[in-house]
Amino acid sequence: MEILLVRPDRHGRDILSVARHNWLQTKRIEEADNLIRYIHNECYVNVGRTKRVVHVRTIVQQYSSNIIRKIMFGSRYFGKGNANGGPGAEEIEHVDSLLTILNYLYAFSVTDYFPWLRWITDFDGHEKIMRDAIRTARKYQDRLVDERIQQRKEGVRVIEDDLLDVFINLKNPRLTADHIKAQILELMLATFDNPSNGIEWAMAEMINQPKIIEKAIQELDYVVGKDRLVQEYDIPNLNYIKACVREAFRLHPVAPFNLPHVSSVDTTVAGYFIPKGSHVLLSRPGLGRNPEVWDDPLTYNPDRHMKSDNEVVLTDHNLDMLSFSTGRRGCAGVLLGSTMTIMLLARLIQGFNWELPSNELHVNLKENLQDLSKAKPLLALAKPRLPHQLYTPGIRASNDPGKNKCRWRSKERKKKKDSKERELKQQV
Ligand code: HEM
Repeated sequence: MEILLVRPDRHGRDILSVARHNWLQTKRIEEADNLIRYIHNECYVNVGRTKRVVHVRTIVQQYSSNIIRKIMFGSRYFGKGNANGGPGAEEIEHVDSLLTILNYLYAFSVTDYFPWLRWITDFDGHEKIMRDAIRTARKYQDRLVDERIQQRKEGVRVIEDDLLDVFINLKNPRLTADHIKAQILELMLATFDNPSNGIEWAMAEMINQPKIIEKAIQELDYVVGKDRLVQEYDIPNLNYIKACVREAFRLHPVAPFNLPHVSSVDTTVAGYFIPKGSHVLLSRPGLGRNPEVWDDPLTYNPDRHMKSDNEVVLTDHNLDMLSFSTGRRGCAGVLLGSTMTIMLLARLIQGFNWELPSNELHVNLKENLQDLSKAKPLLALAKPRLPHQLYTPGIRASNDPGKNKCRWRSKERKKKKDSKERELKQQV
């Protein structure tokens, strides 16, 4: 991370700058469009649209991994993909390997504390599992890095169109192929679990409390309406949607502890002396569910974040909850992480009515005690709630401000094309 995430406070450049974030917007939107198109296709049976049971976990995980693959490599798919917008076999294997790596990254391993045991045996078997999973993920990713480096060397590719191009072009510091591959794997992991885990939980909690869904829909209908899709420029006006995401991060963090840190000096925090060299682990539920800070901490209640007139944000630098953490080692992808997570929930809620499958009375909110994910993947009935044409790529409603941009661009393109044709005719 150190080399790649050259933040202003370190190496003076920032791979995840606001300018780059804006530059990558089209790719993110393509994935947000793909998300609802895919669910919509699932709901389309014979000639009509109907309610269909959706495996929410798969959908949110694929959305998160699609986004990072798209902004990193320019494509959602490693292979041929899937005509209906869903994952192909390669993407399923890739996501499975990321999940395994993340599980074991956070797992307690005896050899982390007694490293000499590694010379005797892979004590708890974690090392082999990790190596296998990393090999699988890299089997797909590394090939693309090698190919791209070659294309740029040969001059076959000169444009900068995705983050891989940016990495290869970095000059200070210049990255080797091995560095790029390692950094890409870390970014894949960093982007993947928080948005998907947070939104699966948010959906589960919201389906159990339909009033919360109603309120979220009201906000979306008021801010966006029903004849265009919610876009990233709507985010500042979607405080309730953001409160729903923030509440999911508070109550359902992605793992029991933050990534381990080591204290570099003797220090005292809240009256506790922490000697230099200590492993410091922050308990995420300990913070987010602390009854001294939060009223009724185990209840999912987005309104608790709506108290002031301020815009709701997902960060919490006071560490009353741990979403992106804070300080020098805090999350380097706050803007991308916030944008993709908010858009995920906003699109799901705007695009579909959600209910429980008929054989269930309420969503079972039991958590997996190891990683705090939902113990059982969320299954829910989705029914499209917007006009049919909005789910189809390329067709946008007449009052979508984005559409005028496209129209303006296509007019410009047509003008250029016409004048080129005129020139050609004159030459003939
Ligand atoms: C909702 C989404 C996300 C959440 C909630 C989140 C949260 C976090 C947290 C809690 C940490 C650990 C901070 C610490 O140890 O103190 C972290 C680290 C990090 N995150 Fe994120 N993250 C998200 C998305 C992303 C994305 C999209 C990226 C980049 C593409 C990213 C890149 C990183 C990096 C590079 C670090 C390590 C920073 C360092 O150690 O210097 N994260 N994130």
